[in-house]
Amino acid sequence: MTTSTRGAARVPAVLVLEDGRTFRGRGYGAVGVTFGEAVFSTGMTGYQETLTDPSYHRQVVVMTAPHVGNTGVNDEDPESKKIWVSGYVVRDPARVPSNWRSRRSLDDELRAQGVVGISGIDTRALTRHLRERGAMRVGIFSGNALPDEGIMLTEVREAPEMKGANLSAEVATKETYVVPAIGTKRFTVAAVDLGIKGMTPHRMAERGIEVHVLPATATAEDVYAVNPDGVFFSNGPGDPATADHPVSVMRAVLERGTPLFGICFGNQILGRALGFGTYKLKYGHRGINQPVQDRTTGKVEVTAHNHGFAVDAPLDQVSETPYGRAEVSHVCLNDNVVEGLQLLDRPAFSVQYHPEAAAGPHDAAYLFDRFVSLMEGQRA
Ligand SMILES: NC(=O)CC[C@H](N)C(=O)O
Repeated sequence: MTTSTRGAARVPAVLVLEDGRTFRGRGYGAVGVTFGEAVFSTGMTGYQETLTDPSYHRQVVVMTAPHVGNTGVNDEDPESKKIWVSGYVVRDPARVPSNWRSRRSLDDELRAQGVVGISGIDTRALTRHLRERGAMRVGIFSGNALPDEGIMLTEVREAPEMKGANLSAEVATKETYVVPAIGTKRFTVAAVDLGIKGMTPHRMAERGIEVHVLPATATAEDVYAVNPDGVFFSNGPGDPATADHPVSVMRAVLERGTPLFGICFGNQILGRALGFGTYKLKYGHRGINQPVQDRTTGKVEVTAHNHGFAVDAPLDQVSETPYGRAEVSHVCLNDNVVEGLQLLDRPAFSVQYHPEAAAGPHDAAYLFDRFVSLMEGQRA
């Protein structure tokens, strides 16, 4: 335990939910005040990947795994340049991290990046509360002089909601960059960055794809300027109902019939481009143990999820869309939420979950091969 860890842990902290429920604990990470949407993740490993996933921008993540930080923080696993969660909630932080790759403690890393957290609370009770009442706004306040509960509650209720939030531009690259193919280059892909995780271009590069990562504001002209064999739309934070610009770019791609693949936010954008609606789930899917069925093969995959919204498409019928027939290709076996879409008359598909998942599971990595097959098909 470092001196600073003891310092943060000595400070009292309180978590205040917008419905008035409070949890008192100790500080963790940076000392201060933060707000966001309270969500829970059931992953027992991969906390670095969770923290650095830009899709978590403006969310306060509650870890259901009781002991967090055991393997410290390394320099290899981040999915982006910084921690994006707006707050972090753990029950029992590791006192002494231990792993051959560990460079520093999670507590030190959170503090260095100014991320306010809370520890020592009953995360099981908090998770059950969120599961029953739904994801909601939350504040974490830490320090020796905390305001009255009434004042804290007012501040939580003044924080912005996730519904209606348009956040991609806040997290995406401002400049285009290129991730080179590993080995022989076979294809060029234009990847629209709505909050992309580093592992996604890597999984494509492993398959001989040179990936041009474009800002969220990229136009269809920008996409076609790289002369792509395929176009990719990434994961990202916020409410897909606000993503009008990427929806219009995707429609241009569908119109031209270029092979298209979308992950998570990208799946929601494909849903909208086809004319389906999106809606907010009560408490979302977050973790690395979600069962999904690929309805084309019947195979069940264990998959990584991080989504609070979903596509509203009919499960048991083929839909007629402006781009031909479309169907729900994947479904979550816990709650029948749409987890994937595919077009039957054009080379386009998407999934709501994370086939790139670095912390595992890797059951869904075949989807990158499916994207490669679409691009091969276009050449043949
Ligand atoms: N990981 C993602 O791309 C999340 C998509 C969207 N922000 C949601 O919460 O559903």
